[in-house]
Amino acid sequence: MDNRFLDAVKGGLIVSCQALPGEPLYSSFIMARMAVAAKEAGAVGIRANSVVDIQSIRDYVDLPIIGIIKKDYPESEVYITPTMKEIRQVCAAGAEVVAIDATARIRPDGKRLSEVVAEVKKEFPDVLLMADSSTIDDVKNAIEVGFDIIGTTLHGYTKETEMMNISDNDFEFLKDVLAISPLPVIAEGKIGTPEKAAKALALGCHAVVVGGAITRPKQIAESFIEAIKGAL
Ligand SMILES: CC(=O)N[C@H](C=O)[C@@H](O)[C@H](O)[C@H](O)COP(=O)(O)O
Repeated sequence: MDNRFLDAVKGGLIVSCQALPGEPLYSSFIMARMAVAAKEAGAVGIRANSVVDIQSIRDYVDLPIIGIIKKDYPESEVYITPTMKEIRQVCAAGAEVVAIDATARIRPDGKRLSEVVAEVKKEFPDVLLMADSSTIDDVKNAIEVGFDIIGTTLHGYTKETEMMNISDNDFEFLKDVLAISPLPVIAEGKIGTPEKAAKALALGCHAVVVGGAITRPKQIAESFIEAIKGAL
């Protein structure tokens, strides 16, 4: 396994620079400038969605990239790099890591996660595979089928976990993940404050990914609006 990515991001902040069609900042140029801001602040990596965003970010910053392609398929809830088609595109775009949905949900092509991982490992032996997990069972399975990195990306973002937050019960989920994982764990998903990011690292995570709290100004503004409602 190529450890350059892991060495480069150890103990640091990876900033997810993403905006989908329909979001106010939907623009590869803006995502690239977000990445510049992240780098100037001291971030050690970028997480990005789509080939054009990955390419655009590459033009502006030299940080390692966790690449994904979000794609909706009918009759499947899996949308983060769901099939080999998107995985090939992310690899061709030059991302050091490709992150894929590692939940037990039915994949659009009906493949098992183990088959997907085996195919990726054969075709792209130098690319690291990150398991975007939502539950402890996802993590256990991801370890078994041969992922390189565990991510908590989907915890709080699936039907099964939608009311949950990574910091619930003093980071119980994250502690459980760290206790069973021989693989590096990257904390990601609803890390909304610097304190939560610091805590995730203090608990032993290899790195931490923060998205919306840094790069989604509409989400940030909404949190202010929510907090001031009824203040007077
Ligand atoms: C669930 C999902 O689709 N997560 C996506 C995965 O790449 C992104 O939209 C998130 O922004 C990213 O994971 C960082 O998480 P948060 O924005 O919560 O800090």
